[in-house]
Amino acid sequence: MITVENLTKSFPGKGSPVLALREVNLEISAGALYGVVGPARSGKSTLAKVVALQEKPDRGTVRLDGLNTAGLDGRRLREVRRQVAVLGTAPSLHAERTVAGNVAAPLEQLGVDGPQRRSRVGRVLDLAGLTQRAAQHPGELTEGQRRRVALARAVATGPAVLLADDPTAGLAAEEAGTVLTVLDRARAELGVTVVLTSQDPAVARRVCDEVALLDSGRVVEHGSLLDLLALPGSQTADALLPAIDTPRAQSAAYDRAADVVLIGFAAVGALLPEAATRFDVELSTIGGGLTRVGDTPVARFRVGVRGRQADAVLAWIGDHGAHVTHLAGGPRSIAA
Ligand SMILES: Nc1ncnc2c1ncn2[C@@H]1O[C@H](COP(=O)(O)OP(=O)(O)OP(=O)(O)O)[C@@H](O)[C@H]1O
Repeated sequence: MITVENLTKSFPGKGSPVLALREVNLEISAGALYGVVGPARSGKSTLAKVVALQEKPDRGTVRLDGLNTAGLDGRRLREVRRQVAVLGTAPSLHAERTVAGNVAAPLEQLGVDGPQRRSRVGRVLDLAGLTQRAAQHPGELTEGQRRRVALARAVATGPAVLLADDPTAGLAAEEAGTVLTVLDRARAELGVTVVLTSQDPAVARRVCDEVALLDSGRVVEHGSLLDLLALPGSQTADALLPAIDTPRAQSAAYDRAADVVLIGFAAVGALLPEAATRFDVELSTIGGGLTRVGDTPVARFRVGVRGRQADAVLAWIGDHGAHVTHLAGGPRSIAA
């Protein structure tokens, strides 16, 4: 578990200091794939560096499994830093060494011997989908493959935490997806806690179970991704769920209109048709759409309802696991 308490960090600016992090509080569960998402200069990299013990905060505390990292002396600090691997935005590889040689380098530095080293290198190359590329050199690979080599190298020594700072920056969708899959495998198969930063909320949608949304150095929202998606007015939901651009006049043509968030196979597939049949109403989807959060289907629809039981059907949908936000009423009041 990583606990960040009241973290504030500034840098000298031209006039006044730049406040990169303001009173940041977070809890990152062991084994999570945690996304730190936000616009440019919102403080994501600074947060990653402070958690990786590369930068000291002005105020506040970083605890790693309960250990307060502020008071550590030089030797102890080096030991703890070894538990936290960092994958930078532009990782550099040894051009003259093979893929396997690059991944073996940190193990060599730690004095890990031949057979043990080979076995570990084989394991992380397999994890990164690079077994077939072991004998190639970085210059022969695509940028996405090179990023995966750096990722395999970062987890080769078995760190407890991997901080991946914008790991998909500049990659086309397919290569970005492969890098995210490897991060997910590292978490699942090696048990490493992964903290990744990105400006792109779609990255969080693809692999993260928990997120923090940063803006101007502040945490605006944080928590389980699926919980945030269900929260009315959540900025995370706005960034990740299908947009609703239904004209106002279209909603007003129904007795009732509401935005409905449905999470999971059962809800997405069956809840609305079942509700319409039960209450004998006309229930139309007039906006929004379907997406996936990790493996979970999630829908956000604007629905229009016609019929005497319009209020009852929306209440029933809400009682059966959907998250319903009522919109301003339609033209007609419904007979009791
Ligand atoms: N070493 C530094 N010296 C001075 N200012 C810095 C330094 N590092 C970061 N900053 C400033 O702190 C703020 C937060 O920067 P940071 O790099 O953490 O944001 P970010 O969310 O990672 O941005 P991006 O998505 O563009 O990488 C910015 O205003 C940035 O200019």
